[in-house]
Amino acid sequence: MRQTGDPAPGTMNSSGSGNFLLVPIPEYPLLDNKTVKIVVLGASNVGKTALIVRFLTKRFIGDYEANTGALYSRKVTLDGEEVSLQIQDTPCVSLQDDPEGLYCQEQINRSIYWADGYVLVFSITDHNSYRTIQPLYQHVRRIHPSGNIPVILVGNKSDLLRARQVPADEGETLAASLGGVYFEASARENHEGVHAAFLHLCQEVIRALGGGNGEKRRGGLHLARPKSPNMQELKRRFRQVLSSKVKSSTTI
Ligand SMILES: Nc1nc2c(ncn2[C@@H]2O[C@H](COP(=O)(O)OP(=O)(O)OP(=O)(O)O)[C@@H](O)[C@H]2O)c(=O)[nH]1
Repeated sequence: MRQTGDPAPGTMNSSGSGNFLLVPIPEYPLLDNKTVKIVVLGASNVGKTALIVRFLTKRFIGDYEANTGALYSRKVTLDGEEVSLQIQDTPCVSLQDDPEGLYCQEQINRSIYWADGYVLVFSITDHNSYRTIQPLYQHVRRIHPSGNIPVILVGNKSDLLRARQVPADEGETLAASLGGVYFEASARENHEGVHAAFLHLCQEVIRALGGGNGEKRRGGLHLARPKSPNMQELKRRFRQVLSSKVKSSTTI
């Protein structure tokens, strides 16, 4: 979702510093460096947009427009390497009475298919939002039946302790059962917790991608990249040759 006062897609947010621009980008970029694609999922009003905005801008802005599913992008440095990070915000999901148990817009399904890593969010003040997580994860699994799914579980609104409906140990147990880590965070009060959560997921995604060159580890809906010589590998070899030349010239 776009924040109130943000520029229209295609323009830059002039209020951010150079490092924290929110830049709407086309969905199918051709980037040379690694790309990490993350989707943020959860029930209504749990703070999905607030978490993304907090992570990207370090700011909390109280009110957000109705969710339009914005895609955000920025460069981050992970373990000394520059990575293009794309974060997809999504409309809310909701529990249904039918056997599938979950209502998910088609747009969300496409985002799930597209993504490499998943932030599942509930609010610690809303037990119903917690109840959507398990069916939501099953839904992700149905879309990606095989393979490792990098996932974190975020219990947001940890500043509202007095309104807590979900104990921390329930969050931890659920996260463990999904094969992920639980983070309790407050988009409203704290940047560090939010940052730690996203960073952890990025690292999990990089690991799952196997340190590759950013190509998807599984077939993607739209993101199949043309088979070309592996430029990363060529560059790596080129650098190796150069550095061995430098070494040998300095040792002479
Ligand atoms: N107290 C508190 N309020 C928060 C926090 N994060 C978000 N909110 C508030 O919760 C409300 C919903 O936040 P959003 O970021 O719009 O939530 P969302 O999950 O994107 O909502 P949907 O558009 O319904 O999908 C807003 O009023 C936020 O100000 C938090 O950590 N603490």
